[in-house]
Amino acid sequence: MKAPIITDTTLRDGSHAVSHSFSPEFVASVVSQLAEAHVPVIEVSHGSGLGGSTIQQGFSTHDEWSLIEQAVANKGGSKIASLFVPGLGTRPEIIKAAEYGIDILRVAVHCTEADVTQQYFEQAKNSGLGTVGFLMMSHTQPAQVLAEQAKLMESYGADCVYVVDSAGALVPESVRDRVARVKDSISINVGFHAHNNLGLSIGNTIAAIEAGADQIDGTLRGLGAGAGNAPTEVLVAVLNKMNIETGIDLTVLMDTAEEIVAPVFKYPQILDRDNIATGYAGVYNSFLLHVREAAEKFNLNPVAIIEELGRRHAVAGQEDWIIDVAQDLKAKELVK
Ligand SMILES: CC[C@H](O)CC(=O)C(=O)O
Ligand SMILES: [Mn+2]
Repeated sequence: MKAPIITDTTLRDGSHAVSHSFSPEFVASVVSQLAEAHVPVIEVSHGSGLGGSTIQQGFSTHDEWSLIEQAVANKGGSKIASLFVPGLGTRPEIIKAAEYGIDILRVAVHCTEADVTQQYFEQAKNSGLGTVGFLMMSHTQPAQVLAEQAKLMESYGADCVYVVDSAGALVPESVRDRVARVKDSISINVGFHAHNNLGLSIGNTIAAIEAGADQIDGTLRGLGAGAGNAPTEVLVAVLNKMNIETGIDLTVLMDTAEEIVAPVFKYPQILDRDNIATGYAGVYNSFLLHVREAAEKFNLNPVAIIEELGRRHAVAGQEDWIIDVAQDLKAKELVK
């Protein structure tokens, strides 16, 4: 089996888990370690992408351009990617990110909204960047819909399209089905991004590779939104055992995960009740910190809020629904 291209997104998806508090010094040290380990792509930005530092998504403690500057200065032979969510980010930010020296733009939208991405892929290409399309909440749509959305992204200039399991809701069979169908319908690379709500981040990523994924994501120690991601160091260890040669130095990764990343966790990323409920109900992982805050404020069980968000089919960008749901649940409780 061909080795997949690994993107480490500790410094982007992991940003959600630490309320967007990475410092330029932290970014510099993690990027230099990942570069020393020969990780091909390193993603750096606010958890919700360029321009994500807002009241709704959570403000960053440090200016993201200072983080990107440090990433580029320390990238060695690796490439730097940044995430971009249309609406949160705008075209001038793509131009600025290219001027700062990033290599790849990853354009993320809900998995039925590829049609809004054209101008951003075109801008990224005009700015000389590699391009990735990120189909978020891919569990909500059948494989055929994802394949059509991927085709649109390909036609706009994407070099790769990812099936993104934003809620950690997929199981190996549903990953295989989606990745294989997308792979069949486009001639660019296919990627897979996992979350660990049902304990399947590694298993699902392996299923994706077996179904033909060319690119995969991981984060050190699994640091990421909600239940976290597939730990990059575990992925590399498993791929080594499968005789899939990534060229990545496992020892450097394990040391970085243990000594640099583990100390910054704000809470243990275990499969607790809230994380399992999020995956089971198919709710966007980045909602969890906001859900916990709302649950505390309204004295509710977070699981009740998560389940109701699932029933309402909330998607990324609808963080304001969390308070609405909490208020509604409280009101119902009071009339009982
Ligand atoms: C828009 C940000 C989001 O966290 C992207 C992502 O990693 C996901 O949907 O899993
Ligand atoms: Mn994610």
